[in-house]
Amino acid sequence: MSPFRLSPSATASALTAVGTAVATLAAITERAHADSPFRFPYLSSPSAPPAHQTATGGSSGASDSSSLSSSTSSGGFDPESLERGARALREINSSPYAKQVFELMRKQEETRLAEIAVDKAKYQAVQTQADIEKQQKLAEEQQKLVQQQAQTKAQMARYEDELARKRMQTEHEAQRRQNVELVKMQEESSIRKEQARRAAEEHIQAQLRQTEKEKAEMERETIRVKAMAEAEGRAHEAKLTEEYNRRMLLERMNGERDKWIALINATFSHIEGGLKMLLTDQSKMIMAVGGVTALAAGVYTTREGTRVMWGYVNRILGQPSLIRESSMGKFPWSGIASKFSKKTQSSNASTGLTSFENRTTFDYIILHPSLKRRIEQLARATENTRSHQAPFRNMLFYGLPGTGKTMVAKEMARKSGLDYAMMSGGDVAPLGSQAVTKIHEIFDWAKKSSKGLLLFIDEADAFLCEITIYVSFEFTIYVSRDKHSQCKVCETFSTRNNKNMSEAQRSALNALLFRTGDQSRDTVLVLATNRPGDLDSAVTDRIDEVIEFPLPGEEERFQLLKLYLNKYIYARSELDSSWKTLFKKNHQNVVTEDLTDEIAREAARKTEGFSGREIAKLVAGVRAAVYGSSDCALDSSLFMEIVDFKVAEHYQRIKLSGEDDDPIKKQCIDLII
Ligand SMILES: Nc1ncnc2c1ncn2[C@@H]1O[C@H](COP(=O)(O)OP(=O)(O)OP(=O)(O)O)[C@@H](O)[C@H]1O
Repeated sequence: MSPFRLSPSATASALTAVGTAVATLAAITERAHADSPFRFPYLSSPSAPPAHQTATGGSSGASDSSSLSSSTSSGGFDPESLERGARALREINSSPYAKQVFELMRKQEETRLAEIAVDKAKYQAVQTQADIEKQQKLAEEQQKLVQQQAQTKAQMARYEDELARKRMQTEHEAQRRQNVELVKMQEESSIRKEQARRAAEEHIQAQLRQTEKEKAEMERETIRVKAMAEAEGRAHEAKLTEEYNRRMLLERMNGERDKWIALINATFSHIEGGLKMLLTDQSKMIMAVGGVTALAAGVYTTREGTRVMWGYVNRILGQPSLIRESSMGKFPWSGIASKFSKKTQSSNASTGLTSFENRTTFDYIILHPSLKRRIEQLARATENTRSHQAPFRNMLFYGLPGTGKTMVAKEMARKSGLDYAMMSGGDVAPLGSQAVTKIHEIFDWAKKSSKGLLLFIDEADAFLCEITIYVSFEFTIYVSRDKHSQCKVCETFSTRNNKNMSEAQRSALNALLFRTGDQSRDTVLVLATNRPGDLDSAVTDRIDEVIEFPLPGEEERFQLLKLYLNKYIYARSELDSSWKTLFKKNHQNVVTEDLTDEIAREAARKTEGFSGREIAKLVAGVRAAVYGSSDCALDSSLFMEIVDFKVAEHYQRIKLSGEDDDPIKKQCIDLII
């Protein structure tokens, strides 16, 4: 047993007291060090008793401490504890183990301090460790940062590099584009230059072409003017010749009359002298009887001769003014003369135009074979009708202008051995009230023909039509400021029964109807018209044969070209197979070696839609061109040039006169309506 041994109860109470004191001290210390960062774990919590206390008296200690804590908490300061502490101290003081207790307490305190130091060291170590870790973390973070910075730098460098590369690429691209642009601009500029050069060239060429065209136009115009002048000259010459012939005839007739008067005077003076002599001399009386007999015979002969001559003169001078052309004015000996001249000319190798026109066959009228056959048949029928004294048949020829209606009528008259007379329907209207008389005059005059007369009325629709009043309007439509085109519109109104119809014209028509009412034995009526539909129904009722004259086909055009080339260029009457001949004019030889049938066929192809008259005019134009050329030569190129020109002229004419498709004309008609 130890001397410091206390009774268990005393020890426990001492310990409790010590504990209480310690707790009090701890509370004070805690209060004193409230703001100190350094706290001991057991001081911070009064509910945590020291280890030894827990070991020695668990439940009582706990109850004491709870009572202590409850007393402390109620008043803030527990005097009981202090009292207990003071009692415990007193017990300790009074205890022989007080020293040991204090020693123990001191040692406990030292232990506690050592523990605190250890805790502190531990805490410092932990702190240091934490610092180290923090430093390590910092270092790591710094390293990471450095790495990141390095990475960022590298990235930046890469990015810059990339940027630089891209910039370079962009610059390069821009440069390339600029170069391309430059090249393009240069190309464009060179193209523009080339285009400008070409345009200038084309302009020059166009100007040249225009000049050539104008030159050709001028040449053509010259040819046309020349041809027209020639035609006018010829017409004037023909008129003068006709005038001269008429004058000569009158003079000759006056001479004849004077001669006969002088003859009669001389005869009577002779008779007078003779009678005187007869009264004195018987032998002379006998001679006188013979003379009188001879005189009677002479007078009779003279009278008859004069009558015959007067008959012819009367026929010439008595030709109705409406008749434009007639075969009845010719003396009987003119036929003999023409027959004689024909004979002499046919013996001549180079027969001319005269013999050509005197032919009495249809050879120089080019028609479709079937039409030609029909016309020949009709001519034969007319001839036989005349020889059999049967009534004649009236005819109507219709077709476009220049298709040969007049030619055929004349030729039919010749072929059938009739006289022919030609009048135009257009001449009737201006005669006014005289028209009726003139119509009757014609039919009376026709009766004088011993052979029978073929009366050809050209443009019959002009006075034998149902529609007779022509109203003409003339407009000038200004299409633009400087250009204008004129349009003539002819509209027809009224019928024969219309009160607006000219009285004179109706009478003329009725006169003709009256004279042609019966079938005639001395007059063949041949009407020609471009508009058969316009004829009065009473007129068409008097027609026995209706013949249409169409435009010539290609073969006919070829034949027409050959015919007129022979007539106008070669001046030959026969249709030769060979065209290659020499044409003499002004003592110059004109060679036309290359003017072959193929060329003529080509021209025939091109002249589609041409009438016979147009083809005749075309060849007349070729002749004028030959006359106009310096060497008087006709070659295929000149021939085709004239053909082309005439074809263009033809279409231009159609365009100008086209009624249906002429908008200006249509506009005019609309305006009128
Ligand atoms: N079939 C043809 N054969 C030969 N020549 C023709 C023919 N048709 C027309 N011609 C030529 O055209 C000219 C005019 O012909 P013609 O006077 O006979 O025609 P048309 O039909 O009576 O015309 P229009 O109706 O204008 O009076 C003739 O002189 C002739 O040169």
